[in-house]
Amino acid sequence: MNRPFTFINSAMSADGKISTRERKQVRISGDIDFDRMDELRASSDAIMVGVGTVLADDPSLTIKSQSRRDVRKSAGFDEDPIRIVVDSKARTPLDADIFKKGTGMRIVAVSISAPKGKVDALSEKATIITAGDEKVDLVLLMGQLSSMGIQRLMVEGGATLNWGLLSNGLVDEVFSFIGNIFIGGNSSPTLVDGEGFIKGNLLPLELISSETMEEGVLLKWKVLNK
Ligand SMILES: NC(=O)C1=CN([C@@H]2O[C@H](COP(=O)(O)OP(=O)(O)OC[C@H]3O[C@@H](n4cnc5c(N)ncnc54)[C@H](OP(=O)(O)O)[C@@H]3O)[C@@H](O)[C@H]2O)C=CC1
Ligand SMILES: Nc1nc(O)c(N)c(N[C@@H]2O[C@H](COP(=O)(O)O)[C@@H](O)[C@H]2O)n1
Repeated sequence: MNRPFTFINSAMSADGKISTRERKQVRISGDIDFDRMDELRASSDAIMVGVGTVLADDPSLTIKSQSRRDVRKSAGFDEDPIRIVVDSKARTPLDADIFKKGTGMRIVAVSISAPKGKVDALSEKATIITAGDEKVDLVLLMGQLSSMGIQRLMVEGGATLNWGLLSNGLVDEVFSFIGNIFIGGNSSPTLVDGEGFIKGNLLPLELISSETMEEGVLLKWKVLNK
């Protein structure tokens, strides 16, 4: 199956949480890590998030550095990568920052079950891709993104989308910043939530690199998909 080279970038606490039980954006990493994230964005054809992250964080997913924007522009690309929301029921707010801020194409991936009125309204703001009956079929979606010319895809969570992609064998690498805080909580999202793998069927990783960054550690993993 053709699909983009896909990597997840995430920041988590020392106990593996990517946010608190309030599910609101928490600053886990510092300026150096955010700049590294900006460089990853600039090197990507597209950035993907789940609708849970849009509803919780309202990220713009734009490139913040003007010099990186200029480099992309002079190379003939849009200043911002394509921004993609995985959103089965078309719940993305029409006033979300991904629509208000930045330039370039936005994609909302919906399922057949999405209410037509909401899809029609979103189609004024974004290109709509329909994949799957009830939930967005991520395998189908990745094939469609690949056929649109997206070769390098950055995923910025959250926990449920990360699970959906990893459990379908759709992720090649993971960048995980581990910060110097505990968050705790049974219901706080972790790097990978969803159903979870079971004993005997865990997803193995190979450590590519580890480095101390600010008050934490940055790990880069290769995912050893079967
Ligand atoms: N620290 C960090 O680096 C980051 C932290 N976060 C945090 O993560 C939290 C959000 O995570 P979460 O709530 O899990 O939301 P996600 O962003 O992972 O979005 C999940 C939603 O995506 C939709 N979806 C559609 N199809 C699929 C599919 N096939 N597989 C998986 N998801 C699908 C579902 O909604 P539907 O059924 O309606 O389509 C699902 O509920 C927030 O608290 C945010 O702050 C987020 C990003 C980075
Ligand atoms: N790298 C990193 N460190 C943290 O501490 C974080 N909380 C996050 N969160 C991600 O940053 C996105 C914000 O994007 P914009 O600045 O709005 O473009 C947010 O959605 C998370 O993906 N990341």
